[in-house]
Amino acid sequence: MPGAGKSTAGRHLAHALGVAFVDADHVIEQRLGCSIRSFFEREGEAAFRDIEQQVIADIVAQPPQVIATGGGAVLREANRQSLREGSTVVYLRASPEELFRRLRHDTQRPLLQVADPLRKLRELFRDRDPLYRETAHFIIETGRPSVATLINMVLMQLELAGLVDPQRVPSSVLPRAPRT
Ligand SMILES: Nc1ncnc2c1ncn2[C@@H]1O[C@H](COP(=O)(O)OP(=O)(O)OP(=O)(O)O)[C@@H](O)[C@H]1O
Ligand SMILES: O=C(O)C1=C[C@@H](O)[C@@H](O)[C@H](O)C1
Ligand SMILES: [Mg+2]
Repeated sequence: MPGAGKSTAGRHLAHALGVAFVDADHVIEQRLGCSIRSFFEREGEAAFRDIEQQVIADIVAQPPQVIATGGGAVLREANRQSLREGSTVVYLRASPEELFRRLRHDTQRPLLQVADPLRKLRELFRDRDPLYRETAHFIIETGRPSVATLINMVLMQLELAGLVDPQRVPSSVLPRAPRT
């Protein structure tokens, strides 16, 4: 969802794993030569989703990296498929109320520039939560933990699934082993 922490957590996770961080929204803006907000206003959502689909297909083909997708990427079946098959997808889950607290002063997210952003977030969550769940390999609830704890939770999931080698992740970012 917008404001779930994809850019924030994604950047830290990439640093911890020693790989590149790629924010799909930034790649799209580079391709467009303007902000997503102004493109949305000028060309509409469908034109934006076409470019987003191309960018996601291009990015997924270039591992290793951590990718933050746009919040609406899951709306297209083609994106859900290429993300699920070409990467490990983590759904950073947060309630609409928590997202509203984080984003209430935001002016850059086009879908939230409406009279009642909380209502909009509730609608987006209702429509998208099933799609995020369908696409994700892991779901992490982001309401309570700090960003550092969140990163450790993601790293732990990746490690348990055998997707990262704990020897290669600095010990300062891994959870401490329990005392025996
Ligand atoms: N786990 C968290 N707990 C509290 N605040 C957070 C958390 N993660 C991110 N934030 C804050 O929420 C805001 C939005 O975070 P961020 O920009 O990373 O979201 P995003 O998922 O990338 O959003 P978008 O889809 O719009 O790009 C920022 O102010 C960030 O500091
Ligand atoms: O939730 C969405 O549909 C969007 C989220 C942003 O990341 C951008 O990709 C764009 O503003 C659309
Ligand atoms: Mg972002």
